[in-house]
Amino acid sequence: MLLLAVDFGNTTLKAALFENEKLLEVRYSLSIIDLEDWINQIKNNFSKNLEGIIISSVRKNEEIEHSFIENLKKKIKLIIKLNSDSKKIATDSKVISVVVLDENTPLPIQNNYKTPKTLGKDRLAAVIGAYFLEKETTKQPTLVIDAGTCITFDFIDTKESKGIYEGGSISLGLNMRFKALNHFTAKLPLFESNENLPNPMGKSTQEAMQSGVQFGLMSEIKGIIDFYQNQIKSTDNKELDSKLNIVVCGGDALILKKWWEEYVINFTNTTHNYTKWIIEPNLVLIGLQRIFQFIKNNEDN
Ligand SMILES: Nc1ncnc2c1ncn2[C@@H]1O[C@H](COP(=O)(O)OP(=O)(O)O)[C@@H](O)[C@H]1O
Ligand SMILES: CC(C)(COP(=O)(O)O)[C@@H](O)C(=O)NCCC(=O)O
Ligand SMILES: [K+]
Repeated sequence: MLLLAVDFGNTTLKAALFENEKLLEVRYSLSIIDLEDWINQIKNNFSKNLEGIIISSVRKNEEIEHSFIENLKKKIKLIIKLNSDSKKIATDSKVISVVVLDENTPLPIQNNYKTPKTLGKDRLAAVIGAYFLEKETTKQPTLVIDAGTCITFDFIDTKESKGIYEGGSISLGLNMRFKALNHFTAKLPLFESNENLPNPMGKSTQEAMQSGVQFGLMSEIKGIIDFYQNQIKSTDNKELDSKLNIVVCGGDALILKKWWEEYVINFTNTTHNYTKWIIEPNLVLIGLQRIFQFIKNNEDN
């Protein structure tokens, strides 16, 4: 049985086709039309049935719920069962279950966010993806950094082998920082980031802005990693087990990892051993698959 996971971010639309937990194919920077075409191909070309579509969106609701799903019904002629009608996954092989992740979707973790309705569903899917990234490993407290339009930091703790999402921060994305400097001033041009991590002491307008954005971002990331690392030390007595897992996704994940490695070597205390970042570009999509799987397994029991 096939599942399509769809992530409507503020900048790009991504989707992945799964067969159970196995990721068969992923497509980035899709238009809605590309996505509809892809669904059509899946429907017509695969011998296996498309069982479900699970969607995370941080865009305006109407955009996905009305136009996209209505189009699937009409243009692609899918017989759809929407999760707003019922939380159950359809058992009829002709019916495709569409789950639009919302505050009522059953989850394989505990969500301690105080406003689950307003929580970005990409953040929720990402922490679940990180927590269930590898089946066999012991689940560790994990910090997710999603470097997309915004940079979000999200912490999932583990207690009695249960994942507990505790919250995090929403910060400005990399592009957004340069755009904001330009937009809100009279004289600052629009620059792009330097390939390398700049020297903090910028000696030109360009260098000073790149220092502010890139070096500033690294200092911010260090502050947040240190906070969560200390947090798990003080709540866990077992010093040995209290290493923070760090999983990074989003369009700027790789460039941030490069700067972070330069930053750790040149600007942090070398006696501190920072955990290596795990880069997982498909983290949100993987999280969506784990949620769909959870709903389905729960029904089977
Ligand atoms: N090929 C690319 N297309 C779009 N964005 C890219 C690309 N490569 C890097 N980026 C960066 O990734 C960011 C978008 O990341 P993404 O994770 O897709 O965001 P979102 O989930 O918010 O839509 C852009 O702001 C840009 O800085
Ligand atoms: C923080 C976000 C804008 C990040 O979006 P993204 O950069 O992934 O496109 C999104 O998760 C969102 O709209 N969140 C709603 C507020 C909240 O999470 O509490
Ligand atoms: K993000």
